[in-house]
Amino acid sequence: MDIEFIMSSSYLYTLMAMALGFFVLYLYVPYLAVRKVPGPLVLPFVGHLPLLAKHGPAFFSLLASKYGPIFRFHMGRQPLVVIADPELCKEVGIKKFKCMTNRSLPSAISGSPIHQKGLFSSRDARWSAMRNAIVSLYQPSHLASLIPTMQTYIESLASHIASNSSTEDINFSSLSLKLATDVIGQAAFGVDFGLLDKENGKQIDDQNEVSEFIKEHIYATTSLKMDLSGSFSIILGLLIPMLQAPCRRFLKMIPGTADQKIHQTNFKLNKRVDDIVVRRSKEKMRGSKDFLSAILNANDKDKASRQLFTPDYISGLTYEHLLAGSTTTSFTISSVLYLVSKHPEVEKKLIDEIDQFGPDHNTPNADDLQNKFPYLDQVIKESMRIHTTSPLIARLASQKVEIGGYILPKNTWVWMAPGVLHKDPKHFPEPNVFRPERFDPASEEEKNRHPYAFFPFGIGPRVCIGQKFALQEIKLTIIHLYSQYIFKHSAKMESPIEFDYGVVVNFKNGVKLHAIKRTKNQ
Ligand code: HEM
Repeated sequence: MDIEFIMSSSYLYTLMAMALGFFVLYLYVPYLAVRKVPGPLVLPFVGHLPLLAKHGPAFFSLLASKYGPIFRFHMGRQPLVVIADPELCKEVGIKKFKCMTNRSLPSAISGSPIHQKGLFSSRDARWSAMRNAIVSLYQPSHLASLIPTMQTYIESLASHIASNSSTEDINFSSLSLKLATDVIGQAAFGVDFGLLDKENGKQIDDQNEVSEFIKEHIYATTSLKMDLSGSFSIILGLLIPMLQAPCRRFLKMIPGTADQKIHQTNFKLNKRVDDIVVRRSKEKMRGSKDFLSAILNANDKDKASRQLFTPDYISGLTYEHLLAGSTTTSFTISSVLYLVSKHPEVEKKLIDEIDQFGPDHNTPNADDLQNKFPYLDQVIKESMRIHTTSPLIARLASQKVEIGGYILPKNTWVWMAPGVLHKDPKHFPEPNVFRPERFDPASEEEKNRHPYAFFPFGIGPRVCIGQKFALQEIKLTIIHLYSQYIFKHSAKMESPIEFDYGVVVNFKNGVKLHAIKRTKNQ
């Protein structure tokens, strides 16, 4: 055989072997960094995603019971160090916050520009400057001023139920999403989306515009997948992250691909939000009640504010409210109705408390909400425990850090798992039983529980900024609805109920209920 040929083919084989070696190294480097943390065998590329698909989110509880409170889960190539112990969550979220200030972003979000410029994705000094600048909008006095606006939309929701209560079942999840979106539209954008008005047959301006906006928003949100059901570039981002950006750039030009649809939707969405920002920034009498006005007013007066809140960040932050505040709140309200309507003893106790407050035309004020509905507080907490909308909460180690006896290098993805803690019998005996009384401050269970065994809104300085806003809206809605109705599951309601797992959890087919107008003795 020709010696030159042998030389050149062995050169080729060596090159191929080296390329393969580098590739295998690329796949396993993140694993090597955290290999001492226990976890199941890792498959190349897909990691543990097939096991997650097989077992569903209960997989995280299975891993915790097998490997202990700190374990490894591979989201494709990327290992997550998952924390399922209250004391360790306190350490990650609070005590060692300086080493884990930011969030690690899964491929769905890191590949999506419109989701990049809100508080959620912002980092370090920019994040703290932005959070400090807007935190006053979430203070009790400002939130109290939003009660009449929230109540108006809640009454629209109730009128819609009234017009259907005797005849039809309602898809309550869809109605509650319209409610939460209308409320956020006013509170964040200062715009009346009028989704519930439309539902009630009233004409609203720009009806098509608004419907398109909301359709685009829902598409953009639901396409943020964390498993292998996303677009090609999102999946590639999970398996071989270095190929995600070039692949997305290519696929967004190819008609008919999910990547192109996502790109076009996000582009239109961005433009709509930008247009609202430009329109509102030109208004002379824009008031100061909504989030966008407050930032624009600050920008009008203050140079430092203008440097921080450039137009792209204003749009990002404002849009983030729609993203963070609509599905989460609507899911929680729907969960409460779904669970309460399955438990007549809870329903009775809740209605007694609401009736004690007084006639149904009385809107509770902030003080009433705080002090006069202790059982409602317990019902909401228990619903959020059973159906946790954010079962995993992300952090990123910005330096080498020790957690639970393991040294985690810089850039480790550390994710806390409230979804596991909320179902752990150590903290919640009989975890699958819906029992609001377990949150009664006088109960032994509540007194004995670790304070960080329950955190549906997150933990530490990065906790959900909209927590009080959401709870105010949820409480007002439940009080108003139960002062007029009781709810039964529709015959169309599937059992067991199914969920969709995206960046937040949602009901797959919605909560379908039948509303029955209350008589005085019910
Ligand atoms: C039931 C409703 C809600 C739930 C369960 C919820 C849950 C969460 C969770 C778990 C986080 C992550 C916290 C962490 O990393 O420790 C978060 C962050 C956030 N939430 Fe909410 N949320 C809700 C409603 C809202 C609303 C109504 C808004 C806005 C009005 C909002 C805005 C945000 C923002 C901006 C962040 C990022 C905060 C930061 O990084 O500083 N959320 N939320």
